[in-house]
Amino acid sequence: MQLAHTVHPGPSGAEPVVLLGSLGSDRRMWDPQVPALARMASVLTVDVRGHGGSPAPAGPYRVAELANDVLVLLNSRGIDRVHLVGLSLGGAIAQRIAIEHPGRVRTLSLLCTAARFGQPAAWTARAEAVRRDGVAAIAGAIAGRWFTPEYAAANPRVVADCLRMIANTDDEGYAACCEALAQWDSRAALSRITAPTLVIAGAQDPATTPDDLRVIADGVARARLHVVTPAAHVASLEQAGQVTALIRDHLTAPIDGTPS
Ligand SMILES: O=C(O)CC1=CCC(=O)O1
Repeated sequence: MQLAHTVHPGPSGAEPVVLLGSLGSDRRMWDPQVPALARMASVLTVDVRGHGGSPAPAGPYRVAELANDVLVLLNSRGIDRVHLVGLSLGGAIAQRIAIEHPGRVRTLSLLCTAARFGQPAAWTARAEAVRRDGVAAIAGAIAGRWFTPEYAAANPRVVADCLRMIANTDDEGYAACCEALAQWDSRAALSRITAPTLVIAGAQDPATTPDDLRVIADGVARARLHVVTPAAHVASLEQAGQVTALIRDHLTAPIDGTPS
């Protein structure tokens, strides 16, 4: 499978930065981060299987397959080692790559994600609802978790763009990724991550809480947790400047596990 992606050229010599987004997003969700990161290295923004312009074969999917899709893309471009950044579902995919292929990850940045995304039954129920009614039917509820109420009230155009992005996600692709999240549990494997790891939580995130991110930071040897506020699930949009600076600094001088 060839994933849809965009290459944002940057200085040669540095390992590329790969950005993987959340359930219901496409690669445009990284627009606020790309200009600053592309000053340091080439940046690949990638549509996860079932999302954006990528193929959406019938599910269920597993995170292992989604991770393999990304490796196939990197191999096809002759890229060996990367700075890997993932938010939410993208963070699960990034964890999987870092666990199974540590040599391919120069640094890891895990945003608003989890080692386990709550109860599997909630995800299979969401998959069933989406196959029955379509993603558009739940887009409002999902976007309601992406931003704090104050940010949403002050930024109606950002919220409207995100609603459209979620609603345009392929129904089967979205449902099959919900099933991947239902199965995801990296808790016993976090100690296999060797990359210097930046962990970012949104203080007001109701989906992947600061406690969820603390589990990751505690389980990975060379990790440090930053809680940004105010921010809900998509902290990379709500606190774009702060999150971009944290990622940029991590690429320049990787965190090495000293608690903040
Ligand atoms: O859609 C949600 O409820 C939040 C979320 C969990 C995993 C993901 O990618 O988004």
